[in-house]
Amino acid sequence: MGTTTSGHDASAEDGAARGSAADDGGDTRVPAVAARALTKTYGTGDSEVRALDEVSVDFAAGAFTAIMGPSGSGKSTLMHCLAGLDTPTSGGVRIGRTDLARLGDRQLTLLRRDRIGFVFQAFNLLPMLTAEQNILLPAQIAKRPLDRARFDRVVEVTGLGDRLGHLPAKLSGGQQQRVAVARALLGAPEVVYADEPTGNLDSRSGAEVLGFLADSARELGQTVVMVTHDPVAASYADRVVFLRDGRVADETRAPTPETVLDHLLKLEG
Ligand SMILES: Nc1ncnc2c1ncn2[C@@H]1O[C@H](COP(=O)(O)OP(=O)(O)OP(=O)(O)O)[C@@H](O)[C@H]1O
Repeated sequence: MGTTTSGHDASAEDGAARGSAADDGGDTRVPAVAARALTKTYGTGDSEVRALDEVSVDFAAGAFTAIMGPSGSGKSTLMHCLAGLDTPTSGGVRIGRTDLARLGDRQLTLLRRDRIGFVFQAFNLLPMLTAEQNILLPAQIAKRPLDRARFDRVVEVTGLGDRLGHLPAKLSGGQQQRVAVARALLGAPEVVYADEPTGNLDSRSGAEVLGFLADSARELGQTVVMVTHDPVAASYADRVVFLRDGRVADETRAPTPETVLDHLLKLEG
């Protein structure tokens, strides 16, 4: 064990947050992420909203999964709970073998920093830093030594080789989002959560970004969980999980835009 913590300036607390994942040793039988009877309610009494209602779902290591569902079905709440950004009312989430409910605030912060990558609709790049500096920034903040081979591979997969010296303002939207994805992939996180990653992109740039999210799962073994409203975006995933009224209502594998649309229509009809 301990392979994922090597070279990291780990405190005892940090070790507690990371250690159990290192025990997995690539064991694909342990899902990268698992939710069990996850329930989240807002408000009380008559005004109670059950955003998630006993959701149990696994996300296999190395798979690219899309989460879809009508507006208000609980997609964002699920992703926030899966990432330790929100606390469930009951039920639990594991990342690898780590039960998030057992972590304190600092351990959760370290878990999000060291074991999860995030990609949002907004690219969130620092405008005064080059593409390369933006990609490297989180690792520098975490004082992680640069894994040059990983950096080169991520740059290759994302096709950013000739753009590394450019400022974000000199990049297209698609290229900026590719920088954001490269930044999320660099630390080889156990899971990348992507929340509407193509929401700000034209369809060609969106296709580019989705293509390499899919490549990162297939070629780098990266676990990716993406929330999207777009059946075309979801068709890049290996599997689509559909939510309705805070519950897992359906799922499909090897999706095409047509099969995703069929499932959505059934869900709403
Ligand atoms: N902070 C909050 N306070 C009260 N209700 C909330 C809060 N956050 C979410 N909800 C409610 O929980 C339910 C699920 O919301 P959520 O944002 O997870 O859905 P969603 O599927 O992501 O929706 P959308 O596709 O519109 O982004 C909705 O009924 C929403 O109004």
